[in-house]
Amino acid sequence: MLHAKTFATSRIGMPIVAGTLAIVAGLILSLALPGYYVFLGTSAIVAAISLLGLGVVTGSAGMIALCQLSFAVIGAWVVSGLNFIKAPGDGVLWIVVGGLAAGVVGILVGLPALRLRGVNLAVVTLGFAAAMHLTLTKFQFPGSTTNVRVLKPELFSTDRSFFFLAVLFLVACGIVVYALQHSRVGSGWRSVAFSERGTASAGGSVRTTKLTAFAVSAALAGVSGGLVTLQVGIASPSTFAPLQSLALYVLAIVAGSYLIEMAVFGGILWVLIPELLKKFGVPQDWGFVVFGLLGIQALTTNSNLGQDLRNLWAKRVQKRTGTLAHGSLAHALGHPSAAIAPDASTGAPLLEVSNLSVSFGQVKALTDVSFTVAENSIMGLIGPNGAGKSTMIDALTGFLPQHTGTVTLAGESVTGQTPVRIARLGIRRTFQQDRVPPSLTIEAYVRFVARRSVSLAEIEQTLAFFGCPPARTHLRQVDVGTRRLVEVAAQIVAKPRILLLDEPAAGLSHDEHLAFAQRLLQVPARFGMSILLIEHDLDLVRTVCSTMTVLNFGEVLASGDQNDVLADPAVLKAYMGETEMI
Ligand SMILES: Nc1ncnc2c1ncn2[C@@H]1O[C@H](COP(=O)(O)OP(=O)(O)OP(=O)(O)O)[C@@H](O)[C@H]1O
Repeated sequence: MLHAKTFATSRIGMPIVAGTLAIVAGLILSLALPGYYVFLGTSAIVAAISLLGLGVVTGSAGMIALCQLSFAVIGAWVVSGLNFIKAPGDGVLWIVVGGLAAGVVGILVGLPALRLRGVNLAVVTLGFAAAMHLTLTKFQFPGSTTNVRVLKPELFSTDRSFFFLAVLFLVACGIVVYALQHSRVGSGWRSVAFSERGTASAGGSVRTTKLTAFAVSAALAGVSGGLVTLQVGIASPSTFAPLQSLALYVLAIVAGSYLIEMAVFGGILWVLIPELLKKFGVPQDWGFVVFGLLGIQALTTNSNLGQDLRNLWAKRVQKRTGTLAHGSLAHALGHPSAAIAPDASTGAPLLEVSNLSVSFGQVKALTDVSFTVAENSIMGLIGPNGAGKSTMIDALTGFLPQHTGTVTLAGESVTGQTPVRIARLGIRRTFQQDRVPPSLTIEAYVRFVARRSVSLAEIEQTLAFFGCPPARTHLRQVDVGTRRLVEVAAQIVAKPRILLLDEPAAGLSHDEHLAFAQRLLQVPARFGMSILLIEHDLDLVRTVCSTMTVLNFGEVLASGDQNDVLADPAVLKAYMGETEMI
């Protein structure tokens, strides 16, 4: 409990301390810097806020958005317009309104971009940036053609005080981003960046997650657009050219601007590189070449400065503390809770599959498959490679909407529902491939998957039950086999009605297999759920599963009690024929 409190306090305390320090430093700098550097400093802060937004959409949510400054245009346009019509309030309020307006436009741009990924998304967003620039060049900003100057707020009317205002905005934006990144929303961004399927199977809407990232990113760009307009007094289309958006994107990648301090560092580079070029008599446009080279370096090494520094730091800490981010499941065998599991099954049918068929073109992956999983029981779904086991899990969890046949959960039909809906109705799954986002801590991942308010103590207990590392461990530091265990533990914390496990023990040692079997046996009674287990290790299946369904070439060979199934001549002949496992 004390641990939970300290953790929560540090999460709130850290940004408050950092924010206060930044404000104090901002105040000192606003008084001490020479005049020209005050102007440059404000420009760096404006860029840092935009980079912070790019960090959300690109760094956290993994989408390529090359139109950041087009969202900044919205903020600049709103501020210019409100100034032009002499709207109530002053620049501070207008910047906020501009940010909100840009957020709305971010959602509108994000909507068509939802189905796009990678290069296609890059092309669309760059196209948007070009279209926006053309429109702007034609129509200009309100009042800019008649030289109506945008007035700074009275309280921040000098360059120095305006610098301080920019610092305040940066701190506010940083705190909002920090809070979001450490909430379920932020975990969703990272999850969607790593695996959309993994996100959907945790009940997280991929659509909403991507749109929130677009909205937050655009809103931050809008704030920076408003700030720069007040800073220079008149907005110009050249400030927001598509090439600038590209360069900013590259800088976000290079610096790793999803890390708040690196967004600030990126902002400094944004003004420093052109200034240095100017100093050495090199045309400032060469700055784009420098950014391009840095970008190639970052993309080829698939890393960024911020993350490299953090990894270095984590390695040093690991060396010092000797922390091993590997589970200790085999060790946990001796734990008292590893006793023989009570039979918790009521015998009532929970998951009923009737005549389910799936075809991929000419390939019939499943043909008229029917079986029932009872409440609080464990059924094994076995069969040779290519028998259709994973296809069955995909169909049951909504990832293959083309299937025929019906699926009911506790008497309610779930046939034809989306993966997100099915997950929320209580059918959860794990994957054969690693779908656990390495950029999260175990705690953040479990909370995201759980989709309910859950205490740290409960998370730690479930993790310990499966021999996983502590909740605060970073998933990046955890090996693949243990990540699978974390995935299982997280789905169990979500309390589904039934959990479908697709080869969860792959990557574990023999001892760990045995320990895992012991743990799984306890699950129905301890957590009140059923399990459908796909596993090639027949020892594990025999230990754990009271009932079995055997698939072969997409058809059911036998289904029912373990003993009956394993004694079935069809199973012996077709599936286990030459092995002597029975
Ligand atoms: N997306 C797809 N497109 C075409 N064929 C597919 C697709 N997915 C699966 N199949 C085919 O469907 C059949 C069943 O595959 P599935 O992966 O479900 O088998 P499995 O029993 O899970 O095998 P394994 O034990 O190797 O994981 C195989 O013939 C496979 O080649």
